[in-house]
Amino acid sequence: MTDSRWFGRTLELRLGNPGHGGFCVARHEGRVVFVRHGLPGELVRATITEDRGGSFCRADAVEIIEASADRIPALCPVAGPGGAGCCDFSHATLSAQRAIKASVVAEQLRRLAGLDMSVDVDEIAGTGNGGGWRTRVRLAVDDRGRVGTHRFRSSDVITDLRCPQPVPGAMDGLDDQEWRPGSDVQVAIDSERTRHVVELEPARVSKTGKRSPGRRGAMARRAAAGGPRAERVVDGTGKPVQRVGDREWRVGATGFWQAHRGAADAYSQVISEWAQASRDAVVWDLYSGAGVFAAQLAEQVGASGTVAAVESSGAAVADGVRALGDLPQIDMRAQRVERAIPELPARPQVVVLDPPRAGAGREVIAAVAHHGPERIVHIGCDPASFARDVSLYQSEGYRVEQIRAFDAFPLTHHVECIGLFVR
Ligand SMILES: C[S@@+](CC[C@H](N)C(=O)[O-])C[C@H]1O[C@@H](n2cnc3c(N)ncnc32)[C@H](O)[C@@H]1O
Repeated sequence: MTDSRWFGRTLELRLGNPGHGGFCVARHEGRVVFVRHGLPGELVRATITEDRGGSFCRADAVEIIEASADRIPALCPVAGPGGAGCCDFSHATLSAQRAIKASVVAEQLRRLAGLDMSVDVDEIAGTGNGGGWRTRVRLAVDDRGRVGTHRFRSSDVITDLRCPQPVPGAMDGLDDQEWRPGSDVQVAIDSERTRHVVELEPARVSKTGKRSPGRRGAMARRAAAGGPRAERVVDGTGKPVQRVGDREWRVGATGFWQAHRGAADAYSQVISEWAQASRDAVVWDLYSGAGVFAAQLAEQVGASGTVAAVESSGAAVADGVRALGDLPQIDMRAQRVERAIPELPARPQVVVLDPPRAGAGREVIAAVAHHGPERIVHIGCDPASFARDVSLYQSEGYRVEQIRAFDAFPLTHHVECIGLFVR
């Protein structure tokens, strides 16, 4: 019988392969243990942090008995047992982090898409030593009004802002401010250190356990469905400026922009190279944010082509419309992709999709494939949902032409994949 009372026990474990989500896999008495803060091959003592009695449990490495040659002193001062949730691998060299991510990407592609391929994880310009790349930060406020980050898999807030990920200046002075208990804080900053800091009203936990903002009636329903929460601008009169090529966007803390300061540029180059849209063609940019890829596609199709860009956030569309006013071939729609597809201009030659972490899913991919584009470029920041989407393209008759991966979230387990699919 499975012993479900391992919680709090400390075990000596030899760590095996990295798994998806920032763990190494170990085995003990017939069970799988997912261990954080170790590295493949290490012998560690690890304390069980979660045990629900199933075939696996979770643990944190608390002592390294035999260290990997890839181990370095952790960049994150609070990464480690019971520490913050964001830095999974700040104790590994950058090349080891990338090797771990490459192995996770290959494993997910094999398991979920039946593909046997290895994909290198490329550096993005501006990464430095692994810290100082993040231009957008999400923070939480505890019940005493102190700002910090969530403890791993917990709603507790660690009020230590020495996170190595943000670009310099992003966190300055935030712990001197007065915050509303339970609120969320979003920060955006640009290369000139123009900063925008917004406090979002506290989310309320309903009887069903769902978080919804502290509002009544229609406002609450809209917010519970993902609508806006009341915002207080704490810092910043102007929105940070983001540049790709010679174009610029002004995107505030609650708008969307790729988190790594070099990411929008890196992905735009891949999209330009892979899309190969003809002059006058119709193309779609789905989940378009403020239209950074739409701008690249517009250059390719020219003034008499059409770029249909679909994005559910009205604020992101407004940022895009302001930045792309000189490109009338771009039609930006504030709509959900699922609803927009039947109304988009027919016969797209190329479709670009950059969905949120959960991926595009069966319904959207089937609808895109139904329109028969010659080429599909798909971007995903979660290797498992990316691999599931790859499998859906294959079952719709597309084959994988190329896949690239980028180390867009150094120190964390996240990795961005881009695939080119052709019929
Ligand atoms: C990963 S971001 C990509 C943004 C953009 N491609 C970029 O690089 O700046 C995903 C975007 O999809 C939007 N989104 C999420 N669900 C959506 C849906 N169902 N329909 C349309 N847009 C959606 C989000 O608001 C977000 O801007």
